[in-house]
Amino acid sequence: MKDTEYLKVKGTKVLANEWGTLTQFKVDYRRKDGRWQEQIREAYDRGHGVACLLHDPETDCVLLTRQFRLPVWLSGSDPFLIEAPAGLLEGAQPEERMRLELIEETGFEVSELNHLFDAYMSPGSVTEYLAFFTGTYHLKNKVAVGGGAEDEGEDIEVVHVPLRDALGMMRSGEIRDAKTIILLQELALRQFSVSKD
Ligand SMILES: Nc1nc2c(ncn2[C@@H]2O[C@H](COP(=O)(O)OP(=O)(O)O[C@H]3O[C@H](CO)[C@@H](O)[C@H](O)[C@@H]3O)[C@@H](O)[C@H]2O)c(=O)[nH]1
Ligand SMILES: [Mg+2]
Repeated sequence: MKDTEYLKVKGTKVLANEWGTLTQFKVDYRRKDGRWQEQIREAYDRGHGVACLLHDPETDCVLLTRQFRLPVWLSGSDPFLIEAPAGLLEGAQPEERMRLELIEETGFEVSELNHLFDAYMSPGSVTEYLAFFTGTYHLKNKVAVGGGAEDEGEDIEVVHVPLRDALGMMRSGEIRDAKTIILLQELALRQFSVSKD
């Protein structure tokens, strides 16, 4: 954390250091007009992550998961969130991590994954970015039971949803996870551009 021409870190205070680290920063930030302003900001660091949407070209289904999310429950929405398979990097390379996560959460093993882009999901408070992937799957690619690691508290239901239905669920609010919406839109855009060619 080196000072720059636009930021001087004057102090840090670790507020929580358990599964992730929540740190409070006291900084001087140089505004566009050149004036320095003191700011207090908190940042939550729990590493970076990966997410992937698999599509079956034969059935036109996407492979999604449903699992309980405590923060969603706290905010008052249906806490059984429908999401694209995802996980934290935990020191691994993104593609390698994604393959393992797909097997662990869904039981499906894929041969090829396409890396799309990396994106910050909550840049005002969380240091994490996600590496986004897409790929294809077929029912015969199932190699494990899936469901997640029970000893880590994971209790994941796997759902195969027709792409058209998933896009409808996104608009109705039944799918309200940002990484999943980004990936569904990517797939829809791709199909739209293919159908235009
Ligand atoms: N102690 C503790 N453990 C946690 C906590 N949150 C998660 N864990 C443990 O860490 C595991 C993380 O599982 P992953 O599959 O690697 O991550 P994820 O929770 O699915 O996270 C993915 O989705 C998030 C939400 O969209 C993303 O933010 C994240 O980057 C990743 O893509 C969980 O099963 C659980 O055991 C927490 O707050 N405290
Ligand atoms: Mg996960």
